[in-house]
Amino acid sequence: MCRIAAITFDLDGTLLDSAHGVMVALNIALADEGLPQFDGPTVRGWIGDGPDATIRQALKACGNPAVDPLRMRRRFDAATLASPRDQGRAYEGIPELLRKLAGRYPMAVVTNKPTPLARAVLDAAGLLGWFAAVHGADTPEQRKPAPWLLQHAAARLGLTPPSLLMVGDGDADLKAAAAAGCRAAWVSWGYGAAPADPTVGRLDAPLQLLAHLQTIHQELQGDSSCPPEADRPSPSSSSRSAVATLRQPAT
Ligand SMILES: O=C(O)COP(=O)(O)O
Repeated sequence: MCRIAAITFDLDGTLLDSAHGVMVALNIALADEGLPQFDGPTVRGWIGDGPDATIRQALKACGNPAVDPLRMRRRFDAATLASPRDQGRAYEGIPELLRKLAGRYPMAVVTNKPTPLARAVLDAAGLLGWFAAVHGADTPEQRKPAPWLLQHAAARLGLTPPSLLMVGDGDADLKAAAAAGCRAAWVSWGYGAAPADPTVGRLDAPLQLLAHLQTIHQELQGDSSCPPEADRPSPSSSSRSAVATLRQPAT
């Protein structure tokens, strides 16, 4: 395995506690169709595979009424974009973690939320400026657990997937990392269940990522299976300038 050269973060349940915002947007879409509302704990269990999957789960729980899921999705998106500030706030410790990592690692977001929604909620939460790129699932094939978003994130940074560390709370995050050949760390403060695989790193608080990175680097010292720096792709000039021009959010 290679040294970690960049970090990718899942969004919902990892950077942002967004369950309440997703519940509100979903309930607006359901109300428009004359369908019942769902509470926070129920909706929380439907987050992680993107809004189409959340809507599908809600419709299933309503007994699969004959409504147009695309119309519901448009309503869901409009409700999210109308009040992105209400869509969730950063978990405690996340802004401090990002501040400490900035300048040491390029960072990107890899989420099953579509990109416009992801950018809007990250911006409203004051986090967008820390990231070199936001990779949202804009088509069903891109969705985690497919490796596409991680492969794309690595390419945008001029890296290969084995030099990424994917940090996420869900099964889809860990499976996408495995499919792309990235390392993964699971966060326990989000919406997903603990992974069965004991080799996946576990973080119980955001700042634990710093010690986790140090452990990985220590383990790699003397690992000859990793090619020397000069043989590895270096970040492309476009990704370097993307990182260099990141604005520092006023937190
Ligand atoms: O389900 C969603 O909307 C997005 O989920 P993710 O940010 O955990 O990938």
